Amino acid sequence: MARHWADFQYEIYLNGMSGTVPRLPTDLTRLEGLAEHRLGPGPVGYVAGSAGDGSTARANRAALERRRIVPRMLRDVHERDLSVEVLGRPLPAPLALAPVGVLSIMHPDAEPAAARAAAAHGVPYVLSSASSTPIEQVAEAMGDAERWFQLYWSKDREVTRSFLDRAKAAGFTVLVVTLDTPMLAWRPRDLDQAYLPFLHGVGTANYFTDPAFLAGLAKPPQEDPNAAVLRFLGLFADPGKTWPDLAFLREHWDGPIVLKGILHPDDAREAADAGMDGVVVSNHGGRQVAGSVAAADALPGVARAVGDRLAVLFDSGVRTGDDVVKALALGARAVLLGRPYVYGLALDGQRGVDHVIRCLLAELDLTLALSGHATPSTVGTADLAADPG
Ligand SMILES: Cc1cc2nc3c(=O)[nH]c(=O)nc-3n(C[C@H](O)[C@H](O)[C@H](O)COP(=O)(O)O)c2cc1C
Ligand SMILES: CCCCC(=O)C(=O)O
Repeated sequence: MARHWADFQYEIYLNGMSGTVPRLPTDLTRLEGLAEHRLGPGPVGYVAGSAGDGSTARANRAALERRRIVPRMLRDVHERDLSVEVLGRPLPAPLALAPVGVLSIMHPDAEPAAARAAAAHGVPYVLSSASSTPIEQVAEAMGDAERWFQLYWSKDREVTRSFLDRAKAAGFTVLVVTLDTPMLAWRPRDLDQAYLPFLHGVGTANYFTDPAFLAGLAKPPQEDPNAAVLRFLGLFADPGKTWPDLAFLREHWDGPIVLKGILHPDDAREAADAGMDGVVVSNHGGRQVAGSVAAADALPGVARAVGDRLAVLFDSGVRTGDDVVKALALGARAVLLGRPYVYGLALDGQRGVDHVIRCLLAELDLTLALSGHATPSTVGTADLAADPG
């Protein structure tokens, strides 16, 4: 019998008979509560928190929960294959790990641990520019796995160029450009605790080791950390960028470019017209625009507008296997998983991320099969009950 992701289920039961139960819950929505107890209020507030009163983050979950799958019976789902092609690359499942910066506030093994866990399953890991480990070191941890790099598009052209060169040299092939964070939003949970990781020297490793960044400092970061952090905060992103600026990135990156943070169909069309290869429909997990449309509600419009021209990816609110099925039905080719793997890392390092990936893919495999699908490619709008609105 072919191995399926769902087999993890029996592994858990069989291990249980010899006295070994999973170290973490298999319902991934429970991880946040556990991480809350494990971590200090600053770090967990930073990860769990969002913009404004949190309504966008809640809306992301509500938009997925509101949609319901209508399972079909007597379809042959004995042999299943979760693999999909995204940006010309074969992926073992419609899943990648979302770029999340500053992971050392969660666990000392930080980004390399998450990257290794993803690489072990062939799941792409999207490395954040705001990582707490330099690009080159994370690349080393990834073996020959597929490498995607997320760019915060700096105000300083030389820093941007240097990041692109470093990522290319380290073997990254897909560039994910995050557009929804030209500045940090109003995040009350962090403001009330006056907690920002960058002020604690976290999330700046790529900048503090970058020749173009260092060239703009009077003294090295070790000698004057405050000046270095201020330079980082002043240039990590650029609220002045507009669509024509994308030509610079197209010129300096050979592989696929994906724009992250697209919610409007017209922006998706602009992306296609600008020669981009994909979009991530995302509201940054509700961390940027308080009151923004839920990402899942924006997904069908974007998919209709550009689904035949661009790879449409999705994040913001994915917690379970059925969320992935719903995202596929709403027009996504694959999803990015955010907070759950970060909590897995916080609770058990690389093993925790491995657990999260295995649980999510097992649940996805089972939900697809029990809904009548042997592959993600047969999922469509007809699999969802009419949206009650
Ligand atoms: C702590 C934290 C840090 C993040 N850092 C980045 C980042 O550096 N770059 C980026 O593009 N997105 C970043 N994101 C957003 C994620 O890539 C993703 O869009 C979001 O987590 C999806 O929402 P969800 O986790 O609620 O599913 C971050 C999210 C969190 C929670
Ligand atoms: C400079 C911002 C990087 C982290 C980030 O994207 C987030 O906190 O959401």
